[in-house]
Amino acid sequence: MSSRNPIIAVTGSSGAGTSTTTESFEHIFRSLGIRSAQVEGDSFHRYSRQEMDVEKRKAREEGRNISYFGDQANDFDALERLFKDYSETGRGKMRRYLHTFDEAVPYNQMPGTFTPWEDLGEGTDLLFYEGLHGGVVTENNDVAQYVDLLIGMVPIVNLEWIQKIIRDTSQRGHSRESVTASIVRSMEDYISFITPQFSRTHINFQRVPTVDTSNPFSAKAIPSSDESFVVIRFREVTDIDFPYYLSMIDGSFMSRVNTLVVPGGKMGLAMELILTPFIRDLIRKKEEANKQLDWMSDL
Ligand SMILES: Nc1ncnc2c1ncn2[C@@H]1O[C@H](COP(=O)(O)OP(=O)(O)OP(=O)(O)O)[C@@H](O)[C@H]1O
Ligand SMILES: O=C(CO)[C@H](O)[C@H](O)COP(=O)(O)O
Repeated sequence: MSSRNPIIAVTGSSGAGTSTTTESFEHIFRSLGIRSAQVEGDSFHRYSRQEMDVEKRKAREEGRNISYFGDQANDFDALERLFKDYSETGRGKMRRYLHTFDEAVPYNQMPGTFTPWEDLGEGTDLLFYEGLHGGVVTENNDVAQYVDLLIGMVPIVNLEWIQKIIRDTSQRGHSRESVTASIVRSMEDYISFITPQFSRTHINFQRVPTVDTSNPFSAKAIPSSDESFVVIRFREVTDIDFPYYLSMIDGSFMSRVNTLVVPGGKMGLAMELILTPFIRDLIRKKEEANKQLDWMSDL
């Protein structure tokens, strides 16, 4: 954690909706006049799509699994280094993993490849990460220690799989069978690396459908916002003004003392109402830390 160079991370599994919710953050940043350095978690994959296919084959032959959720296929050292560097200096290195032709063409590259590493951070107020591993802790790495505001984006698992299957087949050119196989292959890493993060988060947003999702592998469409509720759980956060949220968000209610439930269509509004004060506070602390530093260097 760093007062001078704060880091916000939205962490969630593949298809959870971390990219989709980035819009709400961009809106908050715009309204508070914040310049953010944005980083996608998939940039920290170790392998290009072609290389990963080779790794998957090798793993199968050796009777083990490899998945995008685990440490074999992701460079947690590089992710931890970025968070450490940014928190200490306000700078770091990033690249992008290009999923689709639309993303790859501007770089004159193929889908499933990485852009070159580039510098990031110059002139920014904070680092914003969205992806798989913003709160990861392993024997060798502790990424979570550098994050000032850690948010979990966690649809219930059937919905998460529907979102992944429909997105990967409609936008990323994968077959339903190959996406299903990747869900099966990822299960151990999902439990070891992905879910433990949601006990480290400050706030989790969990989308829960109100339509039947009992066979996610045959679903034809993603349940819409209006066909869902969002369960919002606050951990170790004091001074939460629940009465204010309940009065501002039509149809919301409390299900536990630390848990607010809002209609799915109100998720964007809820995120802005809840997160704006936290983000404003991070920026206030940053300004105070900078003032203190200026004052000390004047001595
Ligand atoms: N609140 C929501 N309501 C309806 N659809 C949603 C919602 N959130 C996400 N989706 C849909 O789910 C799919 C996956 O979302 P998104 O691409 O944001 O996931 P992601 O977490 O960024 O995945 P990855 O890390 O694999 O890129 C998309 O098709 C998106 O439109
Ligand atoms: O979203 C993912 C992980 O978060 C993808 O599964 C991963 O990035 C690989 O992508 P692709 O299958 O398009 O090469």
